[in-house]
Parts: sequence; C-alpha cells; structure tokens
Amino acid sequence: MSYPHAKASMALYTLPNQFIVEVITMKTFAVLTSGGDAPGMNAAIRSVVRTASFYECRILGIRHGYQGMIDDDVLELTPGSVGDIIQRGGTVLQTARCEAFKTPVGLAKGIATLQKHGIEGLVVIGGDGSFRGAYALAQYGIQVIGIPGTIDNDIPGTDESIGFDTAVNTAVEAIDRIRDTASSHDRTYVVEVMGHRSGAIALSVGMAAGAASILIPEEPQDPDRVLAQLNKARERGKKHPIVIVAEGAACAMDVGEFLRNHIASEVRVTVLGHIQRGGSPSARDRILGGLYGTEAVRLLLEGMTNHMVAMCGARVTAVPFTEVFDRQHEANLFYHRIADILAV
Ligand SMILES: Nc1ncnc2c1ncn2[C@@H]1O[C@H](COP(=O)(O)OP(=O)(O)OP(=O)(O)O)[C@@H](O)[C@H]1O
Ligand SMILES: O=P(O)(O)OC[C@H]1O[C@](O)(CO)[C@@H](O)[C@@H]1O
Ligand SMILES: [Mg+2]
Repeated sequence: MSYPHAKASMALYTLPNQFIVEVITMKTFAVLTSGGDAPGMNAAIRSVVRTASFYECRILGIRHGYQGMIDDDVLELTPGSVGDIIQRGGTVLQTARCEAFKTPVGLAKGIATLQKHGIEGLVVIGGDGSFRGAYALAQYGIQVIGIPGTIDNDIPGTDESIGFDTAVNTAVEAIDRIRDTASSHDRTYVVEVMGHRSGAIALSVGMAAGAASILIPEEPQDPDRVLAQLNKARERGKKHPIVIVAEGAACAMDVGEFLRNHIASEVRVTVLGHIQRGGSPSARDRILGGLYGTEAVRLLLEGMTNHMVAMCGARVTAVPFTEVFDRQHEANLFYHRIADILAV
C-alpha cells in the first residue's frame, strides 16, 4: 500500500546560484489523551508515535487533553521517547476533563495552538465525549481520528475500548479477595463497580466473579428480583452471595441498606472506585493500543477524518463520528441472562 501523503509536498526550488535543492515537507500530526485515563492508553500513544515515525511524519504530543491544547502544552515525540511505557497504566501525556474546550473561546485557542505548530492531523484517544471535541475541531478543517480509550466500554460502534479488559480483571481480582472474607463470615456483599451510565463493566465482572445478582442502568431496577435471587441462592446453600451494582444503576450503599432490612445475613458494601482505572494494562489492552494506533495513523495518511477506529468482530475498522453520536450504547443483555442462570 502506498501513502501519498507521507511526504506531503516535495518541491523543487531554483536558487539564485542555480543550485537545485529538494525541499521535503513532512506531515505533522499530534496525539492527545482525554477524559478518564484508561490502562492501555500508553500502548496506543506508543503505537501512534512509532507508526507516524515509520511513515516519516513528525509527531507531537499534547499534554492534559484539550486543556493542554488551550494552554499550548505541546512536546515533540520520538520513537525513543515512548520506550518503556507499554506496560504502564495511566497516560504519560496525562489527561483532563476540560469544560473550557466546549466554549467557542476555548475551541479557538485550541485551534490556534494546532496552527502554531503546523499540526494537520490529530489522534484523540478517549471516550465519546472526547470525540465530540475532535468533531468540533474537524469543523475547522483539522483532520481528526479517534481511538476508543475508556474503561466504560460505552462507545457505540466498537466492541472494545482500551482499558475495559484491564478494569474488568482488576475488579474481578478485588472481588475474589472479597469472596474470601465473605465466605469466612457468611456475609452478603454488595460491590459497586464503575461504568458511568453503562452496565458493561458490571455485566462482565458479574459473569466472571459468579455474582448472585447484577444491577445495570440499562434495565429497570427491581429490588424484588434481587431479593428473589438471593433467597434462591440461599435455598441451595449459598451463604455468601455477591451482588454487583453498576454505579449508573444505583448507589451500592442504598442497595446494602435495603438488603439489611430484608435478609437475615449480615451485609457489607464495597465501592471499588478508581482502583479500576489504574494498574498495568492487560495483554488485550496493549494489543488493542497497538492495533488502534497503527490504524489511526494509516487513516490520517489516507486523508480520512471524523472517524473512530473500532473493533468489529475480530476486525479493525473505522466508524464515522456521526454514527457514534447518533447511536445509543447497548448493554450485552445476553450476558445478564447467562449470569442469572449460572447464579442458581
Ligand atoms: N461537545 C463537546 N465539545 C467540545 N469538547 C467536548 C465536548 N464534549 C466533551 N468534550 C471534551 O472531551 C472531554 C472528555 O469528555 P468526557 O468527560 O465525556 O470523557 P470521555 O472522553 O467520554 O471519557 P470517559 O467517559 O472514559 O471519562 C471533556 O472534558 C471536554 O474537554
Ligand atoms: O475520574 P472521575 O472524574 O471521578 O470520573 C469517574 C468516571 O470516569 C470513569 O471512570 C470513566 O473514565 C467512569 O466509569 C466514572 O463514572
Ligand atoms: Mg464517556
């Protein structure tokens, strides 16, 4: 495959002394991470930088997401500068939630920074919110490609986002520990997991941790259903059931209080919180970072804009931002049914 834009413009200049000089203008791209950090973002940064470098493009990093774009917090990245980061959690470029970027003034400042550095194409690693920022930039002629990077796995159009697999594994490991103390005391545990308005983490964690009941925001909250599931589990001898609550579905403390008033066993509540966002990325998230980063640069070189790279089945593909924004995230309700069957 050829990349016509890799060496963007090649001009022949005739100097006064009649020497012919070849002037090569490299494409300049930039990469940033935005929204909540997610394990595997560093693998994606590494992939973007090394792929851009492979195609002889200049690549800059913007620190602190859109805040750094407003503040002109930009640095040059090289293949060597992204060494030894593939295994690290968080994001070496750091990230931010930047309200100012949603305003015309903030956006104008961001565009001025891109123009100042001659940035023609931008890779945004983040969630659907971050892609809205990228879309706003594209309206002003900046070429933008998004890489799904959020533990929530709530972006319509892609099966997987970077960070989800690690977050699920982290939560399952924590719940395995909770299970030890739960079984020692014959206690019921309510565990709250992250996910913003999505039940994706809760469903995968619930399946993998053998939860007795799972509450997700995509389905109506039915306390009687939870009670019935716990009673059924107890009838067949289960003395330490675990209830998984997605943060978008209910407050785990409230669920715990409700259960205390309705079941005989002692109830404890654990909110796993931000430990789900940290830690070394799983092999899957590193691989996703590698695949997505390479594809994002390839799309920029082909002149594509306003698209998110995505995993569809086992294939890396590209989805227009408009499709991402128009569609609703759908929970994998099949997981829920299976988890319910396996709980009793
Ligand atoms: N409509 C918008 N216009 C411009 N920028 C936006 C818009 N929506 C979001 N952004 C920018 O993207 C940032 C990140 O968005 P958001 O907080 O929704 O996180 P996200 O990318 O969805 O990731 P996560 O959900 O994993 O935290 C916002 O703080 C803001 O800077
Ligand atoms: O880091 P913050 O701003 O507390 O945001 C927490 C939110 O971010 C996420 O962790 C996603 O990045 C959500 O699951 C959660 O609702
Ligand atoms: Mg989001």
